Amino acid sequence: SHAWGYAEDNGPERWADNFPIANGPRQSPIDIVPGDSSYDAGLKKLNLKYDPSTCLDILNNGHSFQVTFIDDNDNSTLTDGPISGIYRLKQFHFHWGASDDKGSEHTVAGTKYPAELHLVHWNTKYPSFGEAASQPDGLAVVGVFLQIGNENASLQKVLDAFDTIRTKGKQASFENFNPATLLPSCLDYWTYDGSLTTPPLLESVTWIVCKEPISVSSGQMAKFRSLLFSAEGEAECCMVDNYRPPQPLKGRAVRASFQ
Ligand SMILES: NS(=O)(=O)c1c(F)cccc1F
Ligand SMILES: [Zn+2]
Repeated sequence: SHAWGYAEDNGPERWADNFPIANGPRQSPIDIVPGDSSYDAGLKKLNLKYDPSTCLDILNNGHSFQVTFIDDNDNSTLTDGPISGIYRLKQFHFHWGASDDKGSEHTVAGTKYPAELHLVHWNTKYPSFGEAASQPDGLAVVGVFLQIGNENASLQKVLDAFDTIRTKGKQASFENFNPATLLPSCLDYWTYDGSLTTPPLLESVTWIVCKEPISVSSGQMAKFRSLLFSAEGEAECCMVDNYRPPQPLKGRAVRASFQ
């Protein structure tokens, strides 16, 4: 089977073996060069409306951990911004490093952040997330950088659930969490056409990367690193460096919602 991961023998440099789209024209993440982005006055403000009662559970999927939402109604949605129509929140997850000097997927003029949050939404013009994920306008992912600073109380609620999902495949109920509490105060963003940053690397994502990071303390980053890639009973392998490096821009435009 594919068994992709982030190690030397199954990591990002090997993904093209089983997923040739890895070398496609609209791959993610990218290095965002603010000076090369173009301000687009036609871009709307992001409209994120999340209902905490749609929060369902938290899962260690062996690549990251994700908090999954009930998406059979329009209670938690993304509208406006660079997209048209209604996109429903499906899940959020993170990518992070083994140390505070790396971990984000997108970079800003070469700067790496210690972690990056992804809020994954799918276009309701399609019947399901799975269907949408194979369409060029199927998904919209909001990316938020984490930078070392004050402890983040909202994030701590998520980290407090880690003891229940330490190993691959573990899932626990996680309810009444409002992901809006993880957003920065300023929602200025860059946007470009890209892909999933993990296999199957589908080129179906409108990326929306917030300019302003949120805070995370060094101790909280250590908690991220207490999760395991490995399943219970397997040799323990710390879940760290689960990020894909920036990919070639291949002529794509990066637009800014701000001047
Ligand atoms: N990293 S990412 O946000 O592109 C992403 C998705 F959108 C969907 C599934 C997995 C995943 F990793
Ligand atoms: Zn991601």
